[in-house]
Amino acid sequence: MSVWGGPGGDGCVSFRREKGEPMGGPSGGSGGRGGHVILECQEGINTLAGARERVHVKGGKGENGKGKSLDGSRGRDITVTVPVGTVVRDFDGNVAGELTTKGQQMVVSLGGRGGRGNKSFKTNRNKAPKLAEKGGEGTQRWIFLELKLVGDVGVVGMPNAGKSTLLKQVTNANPKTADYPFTTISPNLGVVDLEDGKGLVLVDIPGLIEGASEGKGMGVTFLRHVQRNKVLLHVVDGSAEDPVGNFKKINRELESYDEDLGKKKQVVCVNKCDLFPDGGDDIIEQIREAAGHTRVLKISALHRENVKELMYRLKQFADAQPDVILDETASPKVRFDVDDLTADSDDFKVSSDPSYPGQWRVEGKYIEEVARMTHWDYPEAVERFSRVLEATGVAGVLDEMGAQEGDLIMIDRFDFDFAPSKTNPYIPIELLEQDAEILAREKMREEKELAWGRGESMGVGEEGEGADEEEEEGAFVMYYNLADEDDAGDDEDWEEDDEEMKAMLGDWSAFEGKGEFIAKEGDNVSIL
Ligand SMILES: Nc1nc2c(ncn2[C@@H]2O[C@H](COP(=O)(O)OP(=O)(O)OP(=O)(O)O)[C@@H](O)[C@H]2O)c(=O)[nH]1
Ligand SMILES: [Mg+2]
Repeated sequence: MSVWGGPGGDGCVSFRREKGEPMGGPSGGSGGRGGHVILECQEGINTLAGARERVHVKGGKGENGKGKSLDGSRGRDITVTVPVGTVVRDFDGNVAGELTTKGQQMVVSLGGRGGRGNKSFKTNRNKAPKLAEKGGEGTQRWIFLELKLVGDVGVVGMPNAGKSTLLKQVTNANPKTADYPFTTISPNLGVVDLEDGKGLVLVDIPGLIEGASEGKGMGVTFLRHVQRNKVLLHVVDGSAEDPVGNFKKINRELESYDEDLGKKKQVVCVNKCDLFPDGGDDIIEQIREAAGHTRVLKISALHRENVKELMYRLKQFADAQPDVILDETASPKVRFDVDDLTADSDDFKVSSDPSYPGQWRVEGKYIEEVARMTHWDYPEAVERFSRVLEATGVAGVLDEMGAQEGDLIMIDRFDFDFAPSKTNPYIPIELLEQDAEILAREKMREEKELAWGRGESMGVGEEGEGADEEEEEGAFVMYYNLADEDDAGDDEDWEEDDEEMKAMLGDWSAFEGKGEFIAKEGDNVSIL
């Protein structure tokens, strides 16, 4: 299933303009976060069929930020319901986790972060920032869902031993049974209703043969279903040529598939005793010896002989065993709920291919995400990006590795001309700290939002921003929002002041298109 977090809304650049207060501060709100894709565990579903119908699942887009310090609302989260026992893996098969209880959720793809509006970029040095970020892209990935049936008892044994017959006799399930091997081709789940109330859940899987753990027969693909069971019920066909040998073979297969599975406690039943009414004691004895325990019972599944007795004992024994937590799912290898911007900013790699001199590729989650969120139409944003390159050390490393002015630098899908750090007019050290602070604040806001319910517009404003803010001297007035002009264009008196404003700001027509920002030859562009 391809899951795709919704894109975050763009941040907005606007400045407060009110009657009698022409010199307002920056008031561009931040874009809302894109919607997540979430898996939710629900009881009453037994297959992944519902989830499998959906190949592409995409979260909603976050709303763009607006003027008047209005933040955009969050994009809609999309929830996909899955059955209890769903294991989630990434494309490479690494486990991300398992959903085991009703209502449990797992975020499998994060929506993109909302771009910050210009009010977020206000610093003492720059009280009228003319930049905003684009919304981040949601993460897109393929995930694989796999169902591990959750039962108390896993039924194992050779093909044709009578496993499904037993399940049919004692539970509400009605699996196919027949006198040939591999009658069962997919796992069956049945509940045994015992008089004392709580049922016992049996999982019947296709029969195993020698070499099953290496892929022979068809049982091995189903062994994962019984890994979680507390107890195994090992069904041996007592009428077979070599019941004890079969018993040992199956145990060897279990062991070589998974060590823990080999060690799992078993109850053994020697089936088809109607075919050897007076015999079988020596088989029982030998199996007890081979197994090293005495939980071995003679039954006839077909004639329900000793079957009730077996179920009671099984239940008692299973109840006494602890729940099984699989190692694999207890310590997931991958996490899907981690944001690129929370990645370590120092973690990047610069590489070059000798056959393409003068070209450099910079890879790193953090720097790539910053590049994607940079609004290249705003010169201040471009400048800021070059400062991020300095602050993260990328520019330094490029310099050390011998990158020359004018070399091509590639980050994600963006290309830049390299302008060595020395020529950069200033390197604000506090830049990353400031970023970290803003991110921490956003994280708090997000947590609050999650706690209050998903997908709602919270309209949370920045502290200290808003109408009661002091007027700032030197800040100039303009309203301009590339991302979402209509939304925020309701500030008063704008029309009349239009010409005046343009005169004040100079020629800003270069910013007006929504297309790419293209630097001309001779432009003063750092790094870009
Ligand atoms: N006589 C006798 N036959 C039995 C007994 N239990 C099962 N059988 C027969 O054995 C055959 C195989 O039974 P199944 O329940 O399909 O065996 P299975 O272990 O589920 O086999 P696979 O699904 O192929 O692994 C059927 O023909 C059953 O009727 C029993 O107690 N006595
Ligand atoms: Mg069967």
